[in-house]
Amino acid sequence: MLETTLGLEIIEVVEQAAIASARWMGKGEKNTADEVAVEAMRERMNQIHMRGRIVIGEGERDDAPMLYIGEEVGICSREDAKDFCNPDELVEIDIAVDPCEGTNLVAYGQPGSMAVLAISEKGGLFAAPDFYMKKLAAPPAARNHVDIRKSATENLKLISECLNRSVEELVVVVMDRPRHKNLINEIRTAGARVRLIADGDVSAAISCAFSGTNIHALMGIGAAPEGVISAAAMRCLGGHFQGQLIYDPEIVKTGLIGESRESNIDRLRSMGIEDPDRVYSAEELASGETVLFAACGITPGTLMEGVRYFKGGARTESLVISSQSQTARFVDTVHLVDAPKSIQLK
Ligand SMILES: O=C(COP(=O)(O)O)[C@@H](O)[C@H](O)[C@H](O)[C@H](O)COP(=O)(O)O
Ligand SMILES: [Mn+2]
Ligand SMILES: [Mn+2]
Repeated sequence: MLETTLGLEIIEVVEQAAIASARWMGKGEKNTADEVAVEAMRERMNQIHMRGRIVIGEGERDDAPMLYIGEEVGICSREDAKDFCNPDELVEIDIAVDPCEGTNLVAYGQPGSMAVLAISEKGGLFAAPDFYMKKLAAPPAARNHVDIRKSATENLKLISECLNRSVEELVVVVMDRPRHKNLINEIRTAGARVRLIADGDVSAAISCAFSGTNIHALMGIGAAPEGVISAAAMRCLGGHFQGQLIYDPEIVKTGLIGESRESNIDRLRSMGIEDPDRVYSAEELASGETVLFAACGITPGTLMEGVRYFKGGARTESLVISSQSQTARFVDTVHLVDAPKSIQLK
Protein backbone atom coordinates (compact mmCIF):
# COMPACT_ATOMS: atom_id res chain seq x y z
CA MET A 1 0.00 0.00 0.00
CA LEU A 2 2.80 2.42 0.84
CA GLU A 3 4.43 2.09 -2.54
CA THR A 4 1.20 2.67 -4.42
CA THR A 5 0.36 5.66 -2.22
CA LEU A 6 3.70 7.34 -2.60
CA GLY A 7 4.44 6.03 -6.05
CA LEU A 8 7.76 7.15 -7.31
CA GLU A 9 7.39 10.59 -5.76
CA ILE A 10 9.97 9.89 -3.10
CA ILE A 11 12.58 9.69 -5.84
CA GLU A 12 12.05 13.38 -6.41
CA VAL A 13 12.56 14.08 -2.72
CA VAL A 14 16.07 12.62 -2.74
CA GLU A 15 16.80 14.00 -6.22
CA GLN A 16 15.98 17.55 -5.17
CA ALA A 17 18.07 17.27 -2.02
CA ALA A 18 21.03 15.93 -4.01
CA ILE A 19 20.75 18.60 -6.71
CA ALA A 20 20.72 21.35 -4.08
CA SER A 21 23.60 19.90 -2.10
CA ALA A 22 25.87 19.08 -5.04
CA ARG A 23 26.07 22.81 -5.86
CA TRP A 24 28.24 23.00 -2.73
CA MET A 25 30.54 20.15 -3.71
CA GLY A 26 34.15 20.97 -3.08
CA LYS A 27 33.43 24.35 -1.51
CA GLY A 28 34.59 23.35 1.95
CA GLU A 29 31.29 24.40 3.55
CA LYS A 30 29.71 21.31 5.01
CA ASN A 31 26.93 23.08 6.89
CA THR A 32 25.68 24.84 3.78
CA ALA A 33 25.79 21.61 1.76
CA ASP A 34 23.67 20.05 4.51
CA GLU A 35 21.31 23.00 4.99
CA VAL A 36 20.30 23.28 1.33
CA ALA A 37 19.71 19.52 1.17
CA VAL A 38 17.46 19.69 4.25
CA GLU A 39 15.46 22.60 2.83
CA ALA A 40 15.03 20.97 -0.58
CA MET A 41 13.98 17.68 1.00
CA ARG A 42 11.48 19.36 3.29
CA GLU A 43 9.99 21.45 0.49
CA ARG A 44 9.48 18.46 -1.84
CA MET A 45 8.14 16.21 0.93
CA ASN A 46 5.57 18.83 1.83
CA GLN A 47 4.15 18.64 -1.69
CA ILE A 48 3.36 14.92 -1.38
CA HIS A 49 -0.05 13.56 -0.48
CA MET A 50 1.07 11.70 2.65
CA ARG A 51 0.93 12.01 6.41
CA GLY A 52 4.53 11.60 7.48
CA ARG A 53 6.41 12.00 10.73
CA ILE A 54 10.18 12.28 10.94
CA VAL A 55 11.49 9.60 13.31
CA ILE A 56 15.14 9.98 12.37
CA GLY A 57 16.32 13.45 11.43
CA GLU A 58 20.05 13.38 11.64
CA GLY A 59 21.86 16.60 12.53
CA GLU A 60 21.75 16.82 16.31
CA ARG A 61 25.32 15.64 16.80
CA ASP A 62 27.05 18.61 15.24
CA ASP A 63 24.37 21.31 15.39
CA ALA A 64 23.79 20.71 11.72
CA PRO A 65 20.51 21.85 10.18
CA MET A 66 17.95 19.08 10.41
CA LEU A 67 14.48 17.89 9.75
CA TYR A 68 13.36 17.69 13.36
CA ILE A 69 12.43 14.43 14.98
CA GLY A 70 8.66 14.55 15.36
CA GLU A 71 8.25 17.06 12.52
CA GLU A 72 5.15 16.33 10.46
CA VAL A 73 5.58 16.40 6.73
CA GLY A 74 3.29 15.97 3.72
CA ILE A 75 0.08 17.68 2.65
CA CYS A 76 -2.05 15.15 4.51
CA SER A 77 -0.55 16.18 7.86
CA ARG A 78 -2.60 19.37 7.73
CA GLU A 79 -5.60 19.68 10.05
CA ASP A 80 -8.08 19.95 7.18
CA ALA A 81 -6.44 17.04 5.30
CA LYS A 82 -9.66 15.00 5.21
CA ASP A 83 -11.01 17.53 2.71
CA PHE A 84 -8.42 16.73 0.06
CA CYS A 85 -6.66 13.45 1.00
CA ASN A 86 -8.05 9.98 0.46
CA PRO A 87 -8.05 7.38 3.29
CA ASP A 88 -4.86 5.68 2.05
CA GLU A 89 -3.02 8.99 2.09
CA LEU A 90 -4.20 9.72 5.63
CA VAL A 91 -2.48 6.64 7.07
CA GLU A 92 0.41 7.75 9.30
CA ILE A 93 3.86 6.83 8.10
CA ASP A 94 7.30 7.12 9.69
CA ILE A 95 10.25 8.59 7.81
CA ALA A 96 13.98 8.41 8.52
CA VAL A 97 16.01 10.99 6.62
CA ASP A 98 19.60 11.93 6.03
CA PRO A 99 19.33 14.70 3.40
CA CYS A 100 23.10 14.89 3.09
CA GLU A 101 24.76 11.66 4.20
CA GLY A 102 28.45 12.46 4.09
CA THR A 103 28.51 16.24 4.47
CA ASN A 104 32.32 16.23 4.67
CA LEU A 105 32.47 14.18 1.48
CA VAL A 106 30.43 16.83 -0.33
CA ALA A 107 32.41 19.70 1.17
CA TYR A 108 35.72 18.16 0.06
CA GLY A 109 34.54 16.69 -3.24
CA GLN A 110 35.03 13.06 -2.21
CA PRO A 111 32.99 10.05 -3.35
CA GLY A 112 30.15 8.32 -1.54
CA SER A 113 27.74 11.06 -0.40
CA MET A 114 24.03 10.75 -1.00
CA ALA A 115 20.62 12.13 -0.08
CA VAL A 116 18.73 9.28 1.52
CA LEU A 117 15.51 8.34 3.29
CA ALA A 118 13.57 5.30 4.45
CA ILE A 119 9.82 5.03 4.98
CA SER A 120 7.58 2.55 6.74
CA GLU A 121 4.23 2.39 8.51
CA LYS A 122 3.99 4.09 11.90
CA GLY A 123 6.32 2.25 14.28
CA GLY A 124 8.04 0.40 11.44
CA LEU A 125 11.47 2.02 11.90
CA PHE A 126 13.56 1.89 15.08
CA ALA A 127 13.78 5.46 16.40
CA ALA A 128 17.51 5.20 17.00
CA PRO A 129 18.99 7.58 19.55
CA ASP A 130 21.83 9.78 18.37
CA PHE A 131 24.38 7.29 19.72
CA TYR A 132 27.04 5.29 17.96
CA MET A 133 26.39 1.83 16.58
CA LYS A 134 28.67 -1.10 15.89
CA LYS A 135 27.67 -2.42 12.47
CA LEU A 136 28.15 -5.52 10.39
CA ALA A 137 26.93 -5.66 6.80
CA ALA A 138 27.53 -8.56 4.44
CA PRO A 139 26.16 -9.96 1.16
CA PRO A 140 22.84 -11.87 1.01
CA ALA A 141 24.73 -15.18 0.64
CA ALA A 142 26.27 -14.64 4.08
CA ARG A 143 23.03 -13.54 5.75
CA ASN A 144 22.59 -15.15 9.16
CA HIS A 145 25.87 -17.02 8.76
CA VAL A 146 27.95 -14.10 10.00
CA ASP A 147 27.27 -12.58 13.40
CA ILE A 148 28.38 -9.27 14.91
CA ARG A 149 29.18 -11.14 18.17
CA LYS A 150 31.85 -13.16 16.36
CA SER A 151 35.34 -11.84 15.70
CA ALA A 152 36.19 -10.16 12.39
CA THR A 153 38.45 -13.13 11.62
CA GLU A 154 35.60 -15.63 12.08
CA ASN A 155 33.18 -13.53 10.05
CA LEU A 156 35.64 -13.16 7.19
CA LYS A 157 36.08 -16.93 7.08
CA LEU A 158 32.29 -17.35 6.97
CA ILE A 159 31.88 -14.75 4.20
CA SER A 160 34.64 -16.42 2.20
CA GLU A 161 32.85 -19.79 2.49
CA CYS A 162 29.46 -18.31 1.59
CA LEU A 163 30.90 -16.49 -1.44
CA ASN A 164 33.12 -19.42 -2.39
CA ARG A 165 36.29 -17.34 -2.54
CA SER A 166 39.35 -16.93 -0.39
CA VAL A 167 39.61 -14.39 2.43
CA GLU A 168 42.33 -12.67 0.38
CA GLU A 169 39.71 -11.99 -2.28
CA LEU A 170 37.48 -10.08 0.14
CA VAL A 171 37.32 -6.30 0.57
CA VAL A 172 36.07 -4.85 3.85
CA VAL A 173 35.06 -1.21 4.21
CA VAL A 174 35.98 0.42 7.50
CA MET A 175 35.67 4.07 8.49
CA ASP A 176 39.10 5.63 8.93
CA ARG A 177 38.97 6.34 12.66
CA PRO A 178 41.42 5.75 15.54
CA ARG A 179 38.76 3.60 17.21
CA HIS A 180 39.17 1.06 14.40
CA LYS A 181 42.94 0.55 14.76
CA ASN A 182 42.66 -2.97 16.20
CA LEU A 183 39.85 -3.95 13.85
CA ILE A 184 41.86 -2.90 10.80
CA ASN A 185 44.90 -4.84 12.04
CA GLU A 186 42.77 -7.93 12.60
CA ILE A 187 41.19 -7.78 9.12
CA ARG A 188 44.62 -7.38 7.51
CA THR A 189 46.08 -10.21 9.58
CA ALA A 190 43.19 -12.44 8.51
CA GLY A 191 44.25 -11.76 4.91
CA ALA A 192 41.40 -9.58 3.65
CA ARG A 193 41.91 -6.16 2.10
CA VAL A 194 40.62 -2.99 3.75
CA ARG A 195 39.05 -0.03 2.01
CA LEU A 196 39.22 2.92 4.37
CA ILE A 197 36.56 5.60 3.95
CA ALA A 198 36.54 9.06 5.45
CA ASP A 199 32.74 9.10 5.92
CA GLY A 200 29.55 7.64 4.48
CA ASP A 201 28.92 4.20 5.90
CA VAL A 202 25.36 3.97 4.48
CA SER A 203 26.70 3.66 0.94
CA ALA A 204 29.25 1.09 2.12
CA ALA A 205 26.65 -1.02 3.93
CA ILE A 206 24.26 -1.15 1.00
CA SER A 207 27.06 -1.88 -1.47
CA CYS A 208 27.55 -5.24 0.28
CA ALA A 209 24.17 -6.37 -1.05
CA PHE A 210 25.17 -5.95 -4.71
CA SER A 211 27.72 -8.23 -6.29
CA GLY A 212 30.00 -6.35 -8.65
CA THR A 213 30.73 -3.56 -6.18
CA ASN A 214 33.82 -5.38 -4.87
CA ILE A 215 32.69 -4.61 -1.32
CA HIS A 216 32.04 -7.72 0.75
CA ALA A 217 31.58 -6.36 4.25
CA LEU A 218 31.23 -3.22 6.33
CA MET A 219 32.67 -3.49 9.82
CA GLY A 220 33.13 -0.99 12.62
CA ILE A 221 31.37 1.79 14.47
CA GLY A 222 29.36 4.57 12.84
CA ALA A 223 26.28 6.53 13.80
CA ALA A 224 23.10 4.76 14.93
CA PRO A 225 20.57 6.72 12.78
CA GLU A 226 22.55 5.78 9.65
CA GLY A 227 22.42 2.19 10.90
CA VAL A 228 18.61 2.20 10.73
CA ILE A 229 18.61 3.68 7.23
CA SER A 230 21.14 1.08 6.06
CA ALA A 231 19.07 -1.67 7.71
CA ALA A 232 15.95 -0.56 5.83
CA ALA A 233 17.69 -1.09 2.49
CA MET A 234 19.40 -4.31 3.56
CA ARG A 235 16.14 -5.79 4.81
CA CYS A 236 14.55 -5.24 1.39
CA LEU A 237 17.62 -6.54 -0.45
CA GLY A 238 18.04 -9.64 1.73
CA GLY A 239 21.53 -8.60 2.77
CA HIS A 240 22.95 -9.13 6.22
CA PHE A 241 22.89 -6.20 8.64
CA GLN A 242 23.26 -6.11 12.40
CA GLY A 243 23.73 -3.18 14.75
CA GLN A 244 24.58 -2.82 18.41
CA LEU A 245 24.45 0.52 20.23
CA ILE A 246 27.72 1.81 21.66
CA TYR A 247 27.35 3.67 24.94
CA ASP A 248 30.73 3.14 26.57
CA PRO A 249 32.88 6.32 26.36
CA GLU A 250 35.96 4.11 26.54
CA ILE A 251 35.06 2.68 23.11
CA VAL A 252 34.13 5.93 21.38
CA LYS A 253 35.38 9.12 22.94
CA THR A 254 33.02 11.80 21.72
CA GLY A 255 30.82 14.62 22.89
CA LEU A 256 27.87 12.78 21.38
CA ILE A 257 27.51 10.36 24.24
CA GLY A 258 28.12 11.41 27.84
CA GLU A 259 31.35 10.69 29.66
CA SER A 260 29.81 8.26 32.10
CA ARG A 261 28.85 4.76 31.00
CA GLU A 262 26.12 4.62 33.65
CA SER A 263 24.51 7.91 32.65
CA ASN A 264 24.51 6.75 29.02
CA ILE A 265 22.71 3.56 30.02
CA ASP A 266 20.20 5.67 31.98
CA ARG A 267 19.71 7.90 28.94
CA LEU A 268 19.01 4.85 26.78
CA ARG A 269 16.57 3.49 29.40
CA SER A 270 14.72 6.83 29.40
CA MET A 271 14.29 6.33 25.66
CA GLY A 272 12.75 2.92 26.25
CA ILE A 273 15.87 0.86 25.50
CA GLU A 274 16.04 -1.60 28.40
CA ASP A 275 18.87 -3.78 27.10
CA PRO A 276 21.67 -1.47 25.91
CA ASP A 277 23.71 -4.44 24.64
CA ARG A 278 21.00 -5.83 22.42
CA VAL A 279 22.02 -6.85 18.92
CA TYR A 280 19.47 -5.68 16.37
CA SER A 281 18.93 -7.38 13.03
CA ALA A 282 17.89 -5.52 9.87
CA GLU A 283 14.38 -6.91 10.38
CA GLU A 284 14.26 -5.42 13.89
CA LEU A 285 15.63 -2.03 12.90
CA ALA A 286 13.21 -1.81 9.97
CA SER A 287 10.36 -3.98 11.20
CA GLY A 288 7.41 -2.50 9.31
CA GLU A 289 5.34 -4.62 6.99
CA THR A 290 6.33 -2.39 4.10
CA VAL A 291 9.65 -0.60 3.84
CA LEU A 292 10.69 1.85 1.14
CA PHE A 293 14.18 3.24 0.67
CA ALA A 294 15.38 5.96 -1.70
CA ALA A 295 18.81 7.46 -2.25
CA CYS A 296 20.31 9.82 -4.81
CA GLY A 297 24.05 10.25 -5.33
CA ILE A 298 25.43 13.69 -4.51
CA THR A 299 29.05 12.86 -5.31
CA PRO A 300 29.84 9.73 -7.39
CA GLY A 301 29.76 6.50 -5.42
CA THR A 302 29.93 2.74 -5.73
CA LEU A 303 26.23 2.42 -6.56
CA MET A 304 25.26 5.74 -8.08
CA GLU A 305 26.71 8.56 -10.10
CA GLY A 306 26.84 11.97 -8.50
CA VAL A 307 24.87 15.00 -9.72
CA ARG A 308 26.06 16.31 -13.08
CA TYR A 309 24.93 19.80 -14.08
CA PHE A 310 24.66 21.05 -17.62
CA LYS A 311 23.43 24.32 -19.04
CA GLY A 312 19.70 24.28 -18.37
CA GLY A 313 19.50 21.25 -16.11
CA ALA A 314 21.04 18.39 -14.22
CA ARG A 315 21.30 14.63 -14.36
CA THR A 316 20.95 12.39 -11.32
CA GLU A 317 21.11 8.73 -10.49
CA SER A 318 18.96 7.28 -7.74
CA LEU A 319 18.21 3.93 -6.17
CA VAL A 320 14.71 3.14 -4.96
CA ILE A 321 14.10 -0.10 -3.09
CA SER A 322 10.72 -1.49 -2.09
CA SER A 323 9.88 -4.47 0.08
CA GLN A 324 6.39 -4.39 -1.40
CA SER A 325 7.21 -4.84 -5.07
CA GLN A 326 10.55 -6.48 -4.21
CA THR A 327 12.39 -4.19 -6.55
CA ALA A 328 15.61 -2.20 -6.55
CA ARG A 329 15.26 0.41 -9.28
CA PHE A 330 18.19 2.45 -10.52
CA VAL A 331 16.70 5.65 -11.87
CA ASP A 332 18.64 7.86 -14.24
CA THR A 333 16.88 11.24 -14.45
CA VAL A 334 17.48 14.26 -16.63
CA HIS A 335 16.08 17.37 -14.93
CA LEU A 336 15.14 19.97 -17.51
CA VAL A 337 15.06 23.29 -15.72
CA ASP A 338 15.73 26.04 -18.26
CA ALA A 339 14.86 24.49 -21.63
CA PRO A 340 18.35 23.26 -22.53
CA LYS A 341 19.31 23.40 -26.21
CA SER A 342 20.32 19.74 -26.24
CA ILE A 343 19.99 16.70 -24.03
CA GLN A 344 22.91 14.33 -24.04
CA LEU A 345 21.94 10.65 -24.22
CA LYS A 346 24.81 9.28 -22.13
O1 LIG B 1 29.87 9.70 7.58
C1 LIG B 1 28.90 9.87 8.23
C2 LIG B 1 28.54 11.24 8.59
O2 LIG B 1 27.17 11.55 8.28
P1 LIG B 1 26.67 13.06 8.09
O3 LIG B 1 26.83 13.75 9.41
O4 LIG B 1 25.23 12.84 7.73
O5 LIG B 1 27.43 13.70 7.01
C3 LIG B 1 28.08 8.68 8.62
O6 LIG B 1 28.07 7.81 7.53
C4 LIG B 1 28.64 7.88 9.82
O7 LIG B 1 27.80 6.80 10.10
C5 LIG B 1 28.68 8.57 11.13
O8 LIG B 1 27.91 9.70 11.12
C6 LIG B 1 30.02 8.76 11.71
O9 LIG B 1 30.74 7.60 11.92
C7 LIG B 1 29.92 9.43 13.07
O10 LIG B 1 30.84 10.41 13.05
P2 LIG B 1 32.37 10.24 13.55
O11 LIG B 1 32.36 10.58 14.98
O12 LIG B 1 33.11 11.23 12.71
O13 LIG B 1 32.81 8.85 13.27
MN1 LIG C 1 24.84 10.82 7.81
MN1 LIG D 1 23.69 14.13 7.11
